[in-house]
Amino acid sequence: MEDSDDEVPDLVDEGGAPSSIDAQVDDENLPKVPITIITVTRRYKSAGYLGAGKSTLLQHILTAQHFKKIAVILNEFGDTASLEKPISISQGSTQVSEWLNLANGCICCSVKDTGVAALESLMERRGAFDYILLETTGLADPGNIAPIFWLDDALGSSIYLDGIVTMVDAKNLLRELHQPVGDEEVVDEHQGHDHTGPKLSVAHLQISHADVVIVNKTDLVSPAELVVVEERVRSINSLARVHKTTHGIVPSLSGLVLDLAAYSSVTSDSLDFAAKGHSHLDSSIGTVTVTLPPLYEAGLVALDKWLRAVLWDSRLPGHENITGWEMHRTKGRVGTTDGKVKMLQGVREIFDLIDDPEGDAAEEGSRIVFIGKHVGGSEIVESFQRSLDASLAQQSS
Ligand SMILES: Nc1nc2c(ncn2[C@@H]2O[C@H](COP(=O)(O)OP(=O)(O)OP(=O)(O)O)[C@@H](O)[C@H]2O)c(=O)[nH]1
Repeated sequence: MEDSDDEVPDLVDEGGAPSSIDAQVDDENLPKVPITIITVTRRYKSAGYLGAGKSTLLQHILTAQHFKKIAVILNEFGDTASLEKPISISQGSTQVSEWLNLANGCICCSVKDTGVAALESLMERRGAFDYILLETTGLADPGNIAPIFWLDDALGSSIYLDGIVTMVDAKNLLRELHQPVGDEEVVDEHQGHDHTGPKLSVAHLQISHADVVIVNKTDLVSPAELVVVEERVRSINSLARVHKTTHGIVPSLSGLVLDLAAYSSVTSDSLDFAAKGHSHLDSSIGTVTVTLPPLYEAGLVALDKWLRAVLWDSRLPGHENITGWEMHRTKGRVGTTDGKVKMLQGVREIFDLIDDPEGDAAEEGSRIVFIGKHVGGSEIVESFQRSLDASLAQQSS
């Protein structure tokens, strides 16, 4: 994006009189605020490509009349051109955050480092906004950010993760997925994970964790090229909703950027879609669906134990020779023999099995979708079945 005054959002209230966002809301019973994390795949470093269009999308959100009060946290000082220039301020050599009301009701914040500090300071102004958008840097691994909202008591009590949106560049995605090992933007180590086998690019990580993938710059590729890009995205993550845009213009923010409910519900439709859609175009990462019988109590215990082995220990019971497990996203609906349904939600090693009061096990099958590295379908099914059989045999002996 060219840096021009014309593109600066219409900022109001640049200090001086206290603004509405300064109002402290002293009400501990306020509902939790949803947050969407926006990531963008990074341009191929040596080719000097332009970005995928994150600033263009944010510009749209910050200036469109959508009648929502969104707090937008920008995470790259000075990197998203015109949006940040008016609000970046320094004290000595340190850049600090600044909050501004925008003309369309949004508020905007820019911070230098991690978004967590910004979120904490944002929540002091709770009540002035009803949604948070957190933009992450191009190198961010969303799998490190998402669990914070489950694990951090302070943030988790006031904010809930609504979903992760990844924007990709239709023109450059395939190259980004093939960045050679040794390129500085290839993730070859992140803590606590075994990285044997094919290395993942940052783009792989960002797509595999996404609940929505926005394929932007569709005007720069042919229809045939676009089909290939879309198939590739779906082969990495069959659960995500994929939407194609030009200049980041989404037809509606709701369902594509906001109100995703990706962590609070698991729909049968999304699991069915994932089960149909997985191809194996990508050798390093993919989606696998496991179907299960309705489970007795002992089966649920076995499922929990098995998930701990797979997600916590990166170990597939019964297939200990397979290493390099790295689960990124887990979702499922699990029926029980008494007719109830539990929803399974997981990101990396964190997972939760919660009741779905609306669910009816008699009307739907049980299935779990895994997205991750080294995910092999038959071994997973066999491993879980073996764990289930062992627990049932133990119970009846
Ligand atoms: N042809 C075309 N150009 C686009 C589209 N979306 C954005 N652009 C242009 O691509 C360039 C980069 O867009 P940005 O929105 O700045 O991308 P970004 O992801 O924020 O990039 P960084 O700021 O480097 O992180 C700008 O010149 C945009 O005008 C699109 O759909 N089609």
